[in-house]
Amino acid sequence: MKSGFIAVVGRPNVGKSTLTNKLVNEKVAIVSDKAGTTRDSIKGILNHGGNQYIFIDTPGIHKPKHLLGEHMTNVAVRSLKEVEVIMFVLDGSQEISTGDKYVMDRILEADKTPRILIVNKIDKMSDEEIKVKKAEIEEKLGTFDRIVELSAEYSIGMYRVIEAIDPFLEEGVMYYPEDMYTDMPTYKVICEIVREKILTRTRDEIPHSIAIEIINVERRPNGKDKFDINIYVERNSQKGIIIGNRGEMLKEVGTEARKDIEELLGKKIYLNLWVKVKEKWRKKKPFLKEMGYYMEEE
Ligand SMILES: Nc1nc2c(ncn2[C@@H]2O[C@H](COP(=O)(O)OP(=O)(O)OP(=O)(O)O)[C@@H](O)[C@H]2O)c(=O)[nH]1
Repeated sequence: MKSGFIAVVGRPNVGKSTLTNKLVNEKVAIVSDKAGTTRDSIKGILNHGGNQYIFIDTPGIHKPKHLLGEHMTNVAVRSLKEVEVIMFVLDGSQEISTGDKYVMDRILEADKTPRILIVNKIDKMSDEEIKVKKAEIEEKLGTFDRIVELSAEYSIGMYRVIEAIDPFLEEGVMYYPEDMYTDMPTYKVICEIVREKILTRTRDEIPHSIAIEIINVERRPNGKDKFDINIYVERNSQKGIIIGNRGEMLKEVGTEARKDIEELLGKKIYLNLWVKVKEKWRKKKPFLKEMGYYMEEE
């Protein structure tokens, strides 16, 4: 068998998580239309044709404005050094930008690792535009071992990704058991479910200002387990928005999140959500550490 680790990198919002989920056929990473949705590296595991492909979905690489952003970019850049193949994802419907060049420079630092360029979102492009884009890529960014155009959202051209990776995988071992499709611990998946429900309902700074923490789980062998979860925001005004008019928004978030968590755990639960203000938490090392958004070497 062949196996290997494949980093999925690119600017924020280009569709890295959508692509990873589609490749693995499971929802391993939350997706939203807000840049900066993914904050940590997440492994999505695919067993196919006797091979094991371990995709590492990473946070969008960007010029950081605070410690959290620094951590996110560090996580992505670090992953480049730990893989057999790098997949650089672009939003084909947008101009190639200095942000993309910044990502390319980081990839070039990984030296000889094979690189595949993914032109995503071709559902928004004409055939002519795709042709022009592919020519422009090598001119503006440099050379790639393969260029693959696809639409992750609409599952167009997904098989080409596997075809492009296969020549670069080496004989190896099965790193993960066959029934495992992510390495994310359940408590983290639960937090991400809650975060996703808020991201889809908010805009501007709020999606970036949210952190989620499970503060208590009460196990009840003869009844429903009770989960208490904190939603941290940076300002009082944000707290008001998340709670909503007469608590409407928090209620909606709670109902939707509870349903997804129940499906994940295969049992009914009670879910209590609490909104707390932690001023400027994205710039505070101890809090970031507590939330798992900071590593010792950073
Ligand atoms: N039209 C179109 N939209 C897509 C496609 N793939 C992803 N999207 C949308 O693009 C947005 C961003 O997708 P994500 O998968 O969260 O992007 P990401 O690169 O992981 O984003 P970050 O976590 O910010 O780095 C979402 O609204 C997706 O639905 C595609 O093939 N076509």
